[in-house]
Amino acid sequence: MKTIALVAHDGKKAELLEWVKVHAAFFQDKELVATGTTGRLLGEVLQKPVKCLASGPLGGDQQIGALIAEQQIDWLVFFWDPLSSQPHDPDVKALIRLAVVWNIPVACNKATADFIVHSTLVAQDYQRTVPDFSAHNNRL
Ligand SMILES: O=C(CO)COP(=O)(O)O
Repeated sequence: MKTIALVAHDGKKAELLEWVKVHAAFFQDKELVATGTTGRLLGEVLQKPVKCLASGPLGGDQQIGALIAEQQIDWLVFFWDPLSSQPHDPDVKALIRLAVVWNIPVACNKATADFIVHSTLVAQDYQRTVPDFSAHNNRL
């Protein structure tokens, strides 16, 4: 079963919840993991269990990053807010960085999230890429 991590900053939570409602059927057979507040709200909207980690500013972004590094996450939906500053900005950047390092699909806005939901690749057993650090190691 696919595991999807969902995260939204406060200024983007309403947008994420609206988007998730539109795609509620898509999420029914997926395992969902989320940062604390986002996860509680998602559980209420979707009426299904969501694994809630710590709230973002208290380490939730880092927990999701760790799950990505453990290859437990197939797709990240992260509606971060480009119009407000976050006290845990380094964690936000680290989470996005790990999604890129591990080559998982990451949607930071509705348009990209729509593309992923409608992609035929979603139904396939999408192969995550294990990062190749050989070039980096050669420089040491
Ligand atoms: O801050 C967040 C992501 O960086 C989100 O955390 P919450 O879901 O707990 O609001």
